[in-house]
Amino acid sequence: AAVLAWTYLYTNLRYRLSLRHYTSAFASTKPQPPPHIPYTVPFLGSALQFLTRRPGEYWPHLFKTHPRSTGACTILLGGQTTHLLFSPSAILALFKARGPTRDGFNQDILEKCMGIKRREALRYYALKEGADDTGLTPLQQQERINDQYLLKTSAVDEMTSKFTEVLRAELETELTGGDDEIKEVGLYAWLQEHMFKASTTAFMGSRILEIYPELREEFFDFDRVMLSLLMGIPKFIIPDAHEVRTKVLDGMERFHLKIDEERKGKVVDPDGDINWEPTFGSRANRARQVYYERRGLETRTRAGLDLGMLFGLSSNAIPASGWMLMHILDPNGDKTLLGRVMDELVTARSQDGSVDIATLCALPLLHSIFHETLRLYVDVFVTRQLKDDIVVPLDDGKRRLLLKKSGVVIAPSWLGSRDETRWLDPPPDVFYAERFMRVDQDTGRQAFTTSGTAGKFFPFGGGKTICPGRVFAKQEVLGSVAMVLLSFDFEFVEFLNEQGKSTERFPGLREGYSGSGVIAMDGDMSVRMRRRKR
Ligand code: HEM
Repeated sequence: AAVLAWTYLYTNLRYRLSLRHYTSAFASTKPQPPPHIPYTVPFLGSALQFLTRRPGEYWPHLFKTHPRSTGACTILLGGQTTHLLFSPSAILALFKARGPTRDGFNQDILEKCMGIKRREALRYYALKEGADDTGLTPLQQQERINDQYLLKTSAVDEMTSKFTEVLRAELETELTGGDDEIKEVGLYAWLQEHMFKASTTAFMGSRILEIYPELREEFFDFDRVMLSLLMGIPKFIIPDAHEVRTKVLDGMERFHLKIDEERKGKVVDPDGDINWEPTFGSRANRARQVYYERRGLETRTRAGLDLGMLFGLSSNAIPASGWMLMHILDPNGDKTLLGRVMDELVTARSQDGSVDIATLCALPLLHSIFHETLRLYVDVFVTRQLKDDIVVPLDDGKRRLLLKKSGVVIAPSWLGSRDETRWLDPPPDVFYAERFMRVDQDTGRQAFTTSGTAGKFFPFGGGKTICPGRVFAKQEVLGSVAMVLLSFDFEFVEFLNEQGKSTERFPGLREGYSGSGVIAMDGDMSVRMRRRKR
């Protein structure tokens, strides 16, 4: 009790003094460290309050005692000094700084979430190794994979084209009995099944689902527990989470062993003429497999790394498409929205019934809805490790923050995306399809814009480690929403809660730790669907 009382008194006093100093006139001449939030339990610090199971719940709790106008604070999280930034100027400066990295966080994800041994994770990243016979260091090889195969326009176009081809074939298997056939489905559950097949096949090839047909179900079980694993909660407290991970890793490993038996490690050249092939799919995935081989990684490690990639691929774009479709079809939302979206979508339909992705990507209302979906439902902690001290500006243009080396910095997307001073009329917790549209002064027409959102809206992170899948993600989401709406008519039946029972309300945010990306929904929308007449 004495230790707790002393810790409480000491950290409170420290906070009061630092806050006074931080907000004084003196602070405008010398960079100041952020005020350190008081706590009672040594080492644990603010961990219990911070790790809430409801997205966004920590912030009102924090701002009850700590003024938001400070733009930042420091908390202790299980022994780790962690700076939380909520000043847009400071966040932008963090993204621009060359020093801060994701290295420690990436290493944690591989070990704690994907169950990869430390030795193997270090061998994968090999951050300190020099160039090998490719002339590049391992780090440069990883960067090249992202630049060449995930971000280059030609590579993204190839992946999107395979994705839409598979999704189209999937959608064609539905309602084949003629115009009058009707089917009742949970919209999100239905979409998830088809999108998962299309995105996994486009990126990873078709063999993985043949060898491991339970992948979708077992992956989404893993997706639910991923953050509890990242928090490092011991196995005896969350045995189910560990079991779920073992199951999915066993399946992914089975795939690798089978392929190895068939092909003896041969991977179709990612730089050759072949865009996509069944065993490893896209150029991006083939380049990853070549890298695994060069690094001499164990099969179990390869399974874990593929699971990590599958997480990037499926855990955000699929729920984002679900939220988008549900808002467009929401019977309690704007009654004109579906009609206006359809007016845009038909302009992107080609003669053969496919959709033209370039046209889709230029549709202002569709784009605005996509961004509004990301604003409302992405909840990420963009995390960086400080190897040196850095100084970043605060919004008043006078004061500066000093962030000391060896700390971790988190820029939480939630605060900027739901800032009541930025997102007005309607307020930030309301879905507003036209939120990212303005009248273009030259043409007088509605145009899509993100102006004025820098440092407040960063669903894909920022700086040199910004999400490398963002271009593909956008095409995948817009393509899916368009293909689904152009193929079927939907009639609302009822909302469903997490147990699949009828409920009055539009699905909300599913309970779970904050910070991992697009928040899953805690229900679904039951719809009657029929094939759409052209
Ligand atoms: C709506 C969809 C998506 C969202 C909101 C999203 C968001 C993010 C965010 C916030 C990060 C961390 C960036 C940072 O630290 O600055 C990230 C990293 C990453 N994302 Fe995405 N992502 C999406 C889709 C995708 C897709 C489709 C792929 C794969 C094709 C992908 C692959 C990755 C990878 C590999 C990383 C790790 C990069 C690294 O370690 O440097 N993401 N994503």
